[in-house]
Amino acid sequence: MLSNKKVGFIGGGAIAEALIRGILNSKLVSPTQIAVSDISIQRLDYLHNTFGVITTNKIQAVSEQSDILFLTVKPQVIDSVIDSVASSVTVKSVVVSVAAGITLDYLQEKMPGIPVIRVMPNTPVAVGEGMAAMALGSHTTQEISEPVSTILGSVGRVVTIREEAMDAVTGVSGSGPAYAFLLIDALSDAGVCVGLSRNTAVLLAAQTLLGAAKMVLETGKHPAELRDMVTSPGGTTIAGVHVLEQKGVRGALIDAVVAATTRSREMGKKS
Ligand SMILES: NC(=O)C1=CN([C@@H]2O[C@H](COP(=O)(O)OP(=O)(O)OC[C@H]3O[C@@H](n4cnc5c(N)ncnc54)[C@H](O)[C@@H]3O)[C@@H](O)[C@H]2O)C=CC1
Ligand SMILES: O=C(O)[C@@H]1CCC=N1
Repeated sequence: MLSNKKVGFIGGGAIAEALIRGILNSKLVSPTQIAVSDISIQRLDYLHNTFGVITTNKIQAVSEQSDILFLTVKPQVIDSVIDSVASSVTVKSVVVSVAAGITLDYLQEKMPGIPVIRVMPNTPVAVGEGMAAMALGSHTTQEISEPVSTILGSVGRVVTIREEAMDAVTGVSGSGPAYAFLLIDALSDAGVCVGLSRNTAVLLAAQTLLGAAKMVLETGKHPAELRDMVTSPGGTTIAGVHVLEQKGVRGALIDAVVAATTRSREMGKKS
């Protein structure tokens, strides 16, 4: 339990909600240690009623109280919140930006002397299976970053990377859950197409992706080796894999990640 830390969120949208849900489930902090600011009163009411967290529409009321302050607004609006944050956050706090494309240089220039961390999480933090990558700013020591690692580690896996890799991380694991949901949805449609009920098809598709992912992580084997273990000579799997390769699914996934990475770079151009 991070018993003596206050955790703030500027922006109470999708990723803030996922982080709050995951952190509270992990029991690392209690609801009254979390404060959220948003311009939407509906979002604030929803977050307060759902999680019991403290909510306010005043950014400074959150930033001046937080030991760990997550900036969870869109990159397009970060300019409009950062001046309020910079004038109220204390040097004893650490500011954690999850905004795609927004660089450490930009954050450090706007908040001189404040320790900052750039993080790319993903929505499965909500169920304790998130993937987050973090890059530390130049004023951020390991000691300062530790509570942030602890928070991210309580809701999934966390790696520290060099900042140059952050756009690529955004393309693979930040946006990645959307590709996985698309695959599950498509596999479910396929199941319905061959006669399964929708509920059964969704269960089969989701559990299959979960099991396959777990095998990769737990065996340490190359995914291609695990795929070979499913693929009996002259059997069903190679017939299916043949179609996926013919239709260019591998190339489409690579193109998707390259496009998302490029978009993340574009979004960071202003800094
Ligand atoms: N959704 C995701 O899976 C991930 C999102 N991110 C990053 O998280 C950030 C937020 O993304 P989402 O949660 O998806 O967006 P969202 O649109 O769901 O949430 C943004 C929230 O910020 C609020 N907001 C807008 N202007 C504000 C202001 N001036 N002061 C306070 N709050 C304000 C909005 O009302 C909204 O509730 C983005 O920078 C994105 O790059 C990073 C990783 C994953
Ligand atoms: O779509 C986006 O821009 C954000 C960043 C990674 C996931 N969602």
